Amino acid sequence: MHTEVFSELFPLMSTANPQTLEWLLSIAVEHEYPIGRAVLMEDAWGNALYFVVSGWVKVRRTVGEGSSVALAILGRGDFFGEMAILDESPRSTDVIALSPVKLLSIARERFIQILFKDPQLHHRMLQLMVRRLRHANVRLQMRSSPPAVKLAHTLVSLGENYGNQTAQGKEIFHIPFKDLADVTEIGVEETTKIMEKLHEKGWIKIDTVNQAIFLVNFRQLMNLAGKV
Ligand SMILES: Nc1ncnc2c1ncn2[C@@H]1O[C@@H]2COP(=O)(O)O[C@H]2[C@H]1O
Repeated sequence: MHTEVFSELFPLMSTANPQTLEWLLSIAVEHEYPIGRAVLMEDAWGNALYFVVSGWVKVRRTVGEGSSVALAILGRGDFFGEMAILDESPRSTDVIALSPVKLLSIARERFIQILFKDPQLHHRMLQLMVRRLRHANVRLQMRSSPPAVKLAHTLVSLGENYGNQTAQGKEIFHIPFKDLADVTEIGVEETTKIMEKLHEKGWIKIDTVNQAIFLVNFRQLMNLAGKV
């Protein structure tokens, strides 16, 4: 990967200086995981930061015996694994491949070393971590919203963060309804029902052949999510 691609693809790298980019790329390790594989395990000790080059992962935390909640879906351009390397504690959650994924990892000591050398990178990382905290707060606030509003909010966030603009609307990966339900904190049946309704209204198009969801009427979805 070229340094320009590295800084364009990853918001975390957008303000890093050229030497930082070059050095990080020279030490980055490539990984590929098949669908369903755990990339990180909650409570395990971790010593690397990961970047998502392609595909999707689910951030999942155990709650009580045998059940879990999905906290986020991360995709191309995101990073994860910063928490354990910054506070030197075990991994806070599982991270599971929702599709085949390609990742880059940077060893903890190397990354910490560069944070001290590149204040722009340091600041950018803080900004992105604050953004995650804001999202977590919005999720808490959304808890009391009707299921359709919550689901529209999830779809709009995925579209804003990862959507490819196409003639048919914003295209996102066909996330299994179970995972969509999980991350929205509503039931699978309810999710299926609402997705079908949105499909009937023509606001979304579900393309199972190409594993894609098209957010055809993004404006209406934003309206429903209370974002405009
Ligand atoms: N609420 C969240 N939203 C997005 N990513 C998260 C959230 N909670 C944990 N993560 C990521 O999941 C990772 C699991 O390993 P770490 O605790 O090292 O670092 C964690 C974060 O990068």
